[in-house]
Amino acid sequence: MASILIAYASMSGNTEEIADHIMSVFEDYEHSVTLDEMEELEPQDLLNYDAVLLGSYTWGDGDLPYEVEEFYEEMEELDLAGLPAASFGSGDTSYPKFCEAVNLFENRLQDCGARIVQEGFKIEMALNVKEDYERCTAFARTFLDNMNSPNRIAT
Ligand SMILES: Cc1cc2nc3c(=O)[nH]c(=O)nc-3n(C[C@H](O)[C@H](O)[C@H](O)COP(=O)(O)O)c2cc1C
Repeated sequence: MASILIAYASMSGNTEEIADHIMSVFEDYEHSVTLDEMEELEPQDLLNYDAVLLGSYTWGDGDLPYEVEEFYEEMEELDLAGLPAASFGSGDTSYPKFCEAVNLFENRLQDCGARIVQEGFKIEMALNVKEDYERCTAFARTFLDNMNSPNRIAT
């Protein structure tokens, strides 16, 4: 059983819903999951887990939400040395930089030395139809598969 942190930012609930769904999949596999709003955490908290997922919606013109800017900046100091990690989030394809916050967190995790085990999960607005939930379930399951396979390279 792994101890996994899912930290997220969500203004209108879409990213939170993704976080909830990922958590439910992890719990089906009997992992211990901590779900928290990113703005309530310090970057150092990431060091207390066997794996981390960071989720965020995108704001402005491909920007991070204001409430997680500090967390993102302070991550620069962090050494995550091989920690299995991935990012996820909700966005809107009518904006030129769709789900850019997912890319920003993925890159920041990588810069901190985390092992990105899975390409970021991006969803148009909310989990709506069955296929959205299935994609999200597949993302969570693949994360678990890759988490314990050090040689697996993120696609
Ligand atoms: C002012 C504003 C700017 C936004 N900018 C972007 C953007 O640059 N890229 C994007 O993919 N989505 C953008 N969005 C869409 C939100 O990311 C989207 O509504 C998302 O589902 C919100 O997630 P949440 O429910 O977790 O807060 C923007 C929305 C607003 C209101």
